[in-house]
Amino acid sequence: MKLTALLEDLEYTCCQGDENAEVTDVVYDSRKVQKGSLFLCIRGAVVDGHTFVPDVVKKGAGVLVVEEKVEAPEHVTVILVKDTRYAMACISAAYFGHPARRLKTIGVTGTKGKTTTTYMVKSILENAGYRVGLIGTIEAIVGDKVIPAVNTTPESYVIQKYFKEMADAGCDCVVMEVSSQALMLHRTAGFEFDFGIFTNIEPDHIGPNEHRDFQHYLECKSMLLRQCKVGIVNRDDKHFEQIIKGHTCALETFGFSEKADLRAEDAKLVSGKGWLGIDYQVRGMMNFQVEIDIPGKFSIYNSLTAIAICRHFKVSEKDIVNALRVAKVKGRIEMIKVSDEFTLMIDYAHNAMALESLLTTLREYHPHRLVCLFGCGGNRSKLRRYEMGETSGRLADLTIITSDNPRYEKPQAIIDDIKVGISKTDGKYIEIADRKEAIAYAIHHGEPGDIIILAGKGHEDYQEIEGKKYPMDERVLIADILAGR
Ligand SMILES: CC(=O)N[C@H]1[C@@H](OP(=O)(O)OP(=O)(O)OC[C@H]2O[C@@H](n3ccc(=O)[nH]c3=O)[C@H](O)[C@@H]2O)O[C@H](CO)[C@@H](O)[C@@H]1O[C@H](C)C(=O)N[C@@H](C)C(=O)N[C@H](CCC(=O)O)C(=O)O
Ligand SMILES: Nc1ncnc2c1ncn2[C@@H]1O[C@H](COP(=O)(O)OP(=O)(O)OP(=O)(O)O)[C@@H](O)[C@H]1O
Repeated sequence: MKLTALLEDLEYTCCQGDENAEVTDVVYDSRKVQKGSLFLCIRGAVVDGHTFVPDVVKKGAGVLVVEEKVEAPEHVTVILVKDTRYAMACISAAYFGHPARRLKTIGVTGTKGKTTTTYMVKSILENAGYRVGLIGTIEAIVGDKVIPAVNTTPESYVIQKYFKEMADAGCDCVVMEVSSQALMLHRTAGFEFDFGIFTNIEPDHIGPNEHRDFQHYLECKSMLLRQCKVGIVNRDDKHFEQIIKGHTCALETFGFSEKADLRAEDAKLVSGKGWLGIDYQVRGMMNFQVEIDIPGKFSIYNSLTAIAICRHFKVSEKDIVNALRVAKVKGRIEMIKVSDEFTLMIDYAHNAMALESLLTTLREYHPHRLVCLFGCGGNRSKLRRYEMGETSGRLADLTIITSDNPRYEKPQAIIDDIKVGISKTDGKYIEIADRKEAIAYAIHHGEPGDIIILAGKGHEDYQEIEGKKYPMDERVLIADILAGR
């Protein structure tokens, strides 16, 4: 491919060499460079890609894309740009033939609800006959292929590669999670989303290598509304005005607010034998009733968001209702039927904020007891242990403290830290270090009307102990327990 074709959407200076050079492939990891590669020098959190220039030149790289002048032999073309991450997005889009132009692209950002919403959208659109690709925290679904995820939003090169594979596999659209990191690091540059969704925002991801403060986090997330044609935003979010500041897209809103274009009204929390759900009326741009077997007020927001998106795909009200009735998201308030007497669910809540929102919403169902089982990861901040302990102690009637990826730490040491948090409350607790035994205890001691939450693992299917990942899927553990194994 000609270099000029790859640079068509970029401002750059050609410092040396030939702008018409032939490029064999586009690479941002020196270990993958071959003869004729275009190598992008990315300044990372760990290492500066510019330091690999001598190495990649030796391997035969023909073009270097850089943010600062570098020493290179005359036959190597050097392209200077302001930001190599942004350049990577544009070059990758051109390299893969602008695959986003062959797809309807839906990007979902927000502190909470991204994963849940993307799966709901996929479920509704597929039920209506669309072929849908997905990119998110759990996995990427590219045609028939499922690829486990490393990041919520992969590097721009990977996004463009997945888009091409999706379009080639006959997908009509892609729904993807867009993290604030991704927006900040231009992973989703190089194309314009057809729809940009903003679920909500609360302080999160603030710290080294993430965002310096809440304002920065909000500004990065809001960038999505300058990278999409239609923005769909939560009208109830208390930061609404700041979120939409500077948007360049057409705007639609959803929420409970009378000002929202698509509204939820007459919301009810409903429950039956061993299950919980929600029921509400959609009003405004559409009018119909929704019933979903996924609990919690936030499920109203997530489903309303999904409806607001799918409205643009001309999905009938009947198809939306039917798809939502059966929608399930792995490890996101996923109910597992073990009894007619009480409700058991698996949820990914693995920090105090998520646990607080989960337990608060489940309290609204007035359970006989709210039982919360969780552990905390080893070799990670102890703060989370104290905070989760305190949250569960305050909001659950019984906490079962157990293990969750102890890594190199002793499970009991982590449990002791969690107890420090719980002891600030008068919450009751028991400790059972072995997670399977802890789950068995929860099931065997379930009382009528209880809601039991297995928190923290969600979709994960392993337990990390002393540097090794051991298979451990809570669905399998539950089946084994029920079968007496
Ligand atoms: C801070 C950050 O964004 N890190 C990501 C990034 O690493 P980095 O750019 O810092 O890479 P680096 O290791 O310093 O290397 C710099 C450059 O040198 C290259 N290199 C490196 C070594 C070498 O021998 N040769 C070489 O050429 C690298 O390929 C890279 O291009 O590029 C890596 C590969 O593309 C990512 O896996 C990695 O994400 C890590 C795993 C991560 O956890 N990132 C977090 C902050 C993140 O992105 N989180 C968000 C938010 C989640 C949420 O909202 O819930 C997400 O989207 O996942
Ligand atoms: N709209 C929402 N508002 C508040 N909490 C939510 C919402 N949706 C889901 N949750 C809670 O947060 C947890 C994470 O939800 P989800 O994975 O959909 O969000 P996410 O934005 O992808 O988050 P993360 O980036 O942490 O994976 C759920 O298991 C649930 O407990």
